[in-house]
Amino acid sequence: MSTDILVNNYKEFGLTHDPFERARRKGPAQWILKHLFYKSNKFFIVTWLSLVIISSVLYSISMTIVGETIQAFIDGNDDIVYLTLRVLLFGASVPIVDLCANLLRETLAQRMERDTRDEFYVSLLGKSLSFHDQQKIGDLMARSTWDVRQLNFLISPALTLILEALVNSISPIILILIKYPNQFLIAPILFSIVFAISLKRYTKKLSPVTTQSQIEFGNLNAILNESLSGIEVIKGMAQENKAGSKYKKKAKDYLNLGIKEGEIQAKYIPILFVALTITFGLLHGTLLYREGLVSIGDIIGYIGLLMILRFPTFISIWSFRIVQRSIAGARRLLEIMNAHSEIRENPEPIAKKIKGHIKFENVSFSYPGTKSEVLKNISFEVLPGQTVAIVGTTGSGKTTLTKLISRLYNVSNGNILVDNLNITNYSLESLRNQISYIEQDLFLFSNSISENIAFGQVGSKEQIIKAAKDAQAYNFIMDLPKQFDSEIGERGVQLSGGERQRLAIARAFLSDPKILILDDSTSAIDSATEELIQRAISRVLEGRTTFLITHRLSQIRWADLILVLKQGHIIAKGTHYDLLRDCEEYRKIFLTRFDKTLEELLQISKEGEKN
Ligand SMILES: Nc1ncnc2c1ncn2[C@@H]1O[C@H](COP(=O)(O)OP(=O)(O)OP(=O)(O)O)[C@@H](O)[C@H]1O
Repeated sequence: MSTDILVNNYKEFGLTHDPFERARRKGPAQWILKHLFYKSNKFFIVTWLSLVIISSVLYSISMTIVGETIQAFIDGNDDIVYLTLRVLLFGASVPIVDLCANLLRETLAQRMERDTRDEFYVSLLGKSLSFHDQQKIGDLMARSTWDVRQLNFLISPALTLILEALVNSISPIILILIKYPNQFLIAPILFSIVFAISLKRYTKKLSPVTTQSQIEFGNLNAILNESLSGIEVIKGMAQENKAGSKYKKKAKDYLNLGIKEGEIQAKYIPILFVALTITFGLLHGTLLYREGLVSIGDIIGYIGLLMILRFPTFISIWSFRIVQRSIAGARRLLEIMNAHSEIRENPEPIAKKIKGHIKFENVSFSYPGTKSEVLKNISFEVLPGQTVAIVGTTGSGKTTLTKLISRLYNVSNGNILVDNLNITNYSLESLRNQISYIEQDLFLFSNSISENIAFGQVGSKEQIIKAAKDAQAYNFIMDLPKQFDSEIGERGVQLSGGERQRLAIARAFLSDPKILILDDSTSAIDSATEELIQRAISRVLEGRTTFLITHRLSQIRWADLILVLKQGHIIAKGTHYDLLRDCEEYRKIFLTRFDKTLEELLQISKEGEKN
């Protein structure tokens, strides 16, 4: 993983390397332990565990002291003040120690949740696009919320309870061993054996159900996310009932797994067995008393100690269920974090300013997980500052071709060179920072207009305003209620396609890339807006190597090179004039699109060349 882009992301979080890489590969338990003992967490966990042990021991001792005190009263000891103070001292020390332990536990639990969530998020940012193509967003959200939360619950309360339970089970047995006749050990030892066997069976049965339950929760979230993202389509096609029943079905699957967990819990025997142990202990104590081997105080102290077993027994149902959930959660997080990332940083990455010379050498490409080639043997060359237009039928591979330039996907075969250097030699950051995409369906973040224009760049207010003006976006921005500070909502829903596109152009002006990719193929806008956009586009292209995916005659006729794609092949390349004259497929595109004859189109393009 050291060569992964994840390393760069780690730097954002102030870390120079990924400290959990090895632990992640080893499995959930090792990964959790690594987090628990990472840096200052070590102090929290060691102090907390010590306090839990101290508290439990103090509690057990206070039980025997109660027994001794009652016996002392029976024996006629009238030093009430001393006896009461002794009970009080032990009784009061327990909550004080608990208070400190709880504070440490909560801090540790919150840190665990924060650190694992950060790690998961960083890992997601580092994954390749092909990885994200295959994920369901709702499921990833469930993992980063619900599954991460389970790791908090693992510490608070699960580990606390387990530890307390462990100490609470061991310390009474030790005290019985020290203070009372050995016969008293029969009941707790029998109980411990049954308890250990039942617990093992319980966790074994629970584990697959808990894991499945978390998977179903992820699926449920995926459906919810998909429905909300596609709410316009669902409503537009009156599919609310169908979407509702799909969700209900998944919700029922999730519910059934919850019930199944409950069933397994209900069959947990130790709860019954602890009651039997206490009854047996009482009977046993009475018999020993009759034989004069123990006193009444001994029996009270002994029963008090046996009663302590009730807590660990009862609580083990919940605590081990939480442990199972945490491990299932950790496994689900690791499944994503350990997944192979297609795009890996070069071990010796080059970061340099590029001029914009691009060469494709026999490039073929299939999307990961698919067999058919989307691009086949693509070769062409563009000089710095030139414009390449890509035309072709829908699905012919135009967008895919442009995505390969910034290594959003790796080529399957062949090479892409930028300034005569294979793009795999560049650092991803350096390469991608010098390439800008302008698309009408630009994803806008739920921030202000300024922040969306400056996205990832450091730009002063003046520079942002200038970029907006150059992109012909200034006027519509000034018409918004808070102008540049207007929040544009998730996915920029309050803006039209044309407005979003101009924001993308403004972003490109600000980032000043050497390579520009303009996906204009979906544009369907009125002529006034079109003119504004054209003006902006022609300015933003200046001095940059540009790829245009467009069928706009006004843009195409200026292109230095046009690639005609068909089913992943370049079937022709050349200038607009050459292609109109020589390429049947190309001619068809324009003759059907514009109400003009071939002669008229040739005339227009000749004029374009003259200008
Ligand atoms: N993420 C993906 N995973 C798998 N296949 C994909 C993916 N994206 C696109 N494709 C497939 O690759 C082919 C080329 O798609 P691409 O979007 O590059 O075509 P295009 O020429 O830009 O189409 P359009 O003009 O409709 O935008 C299509 O068959 C498409 O289904």
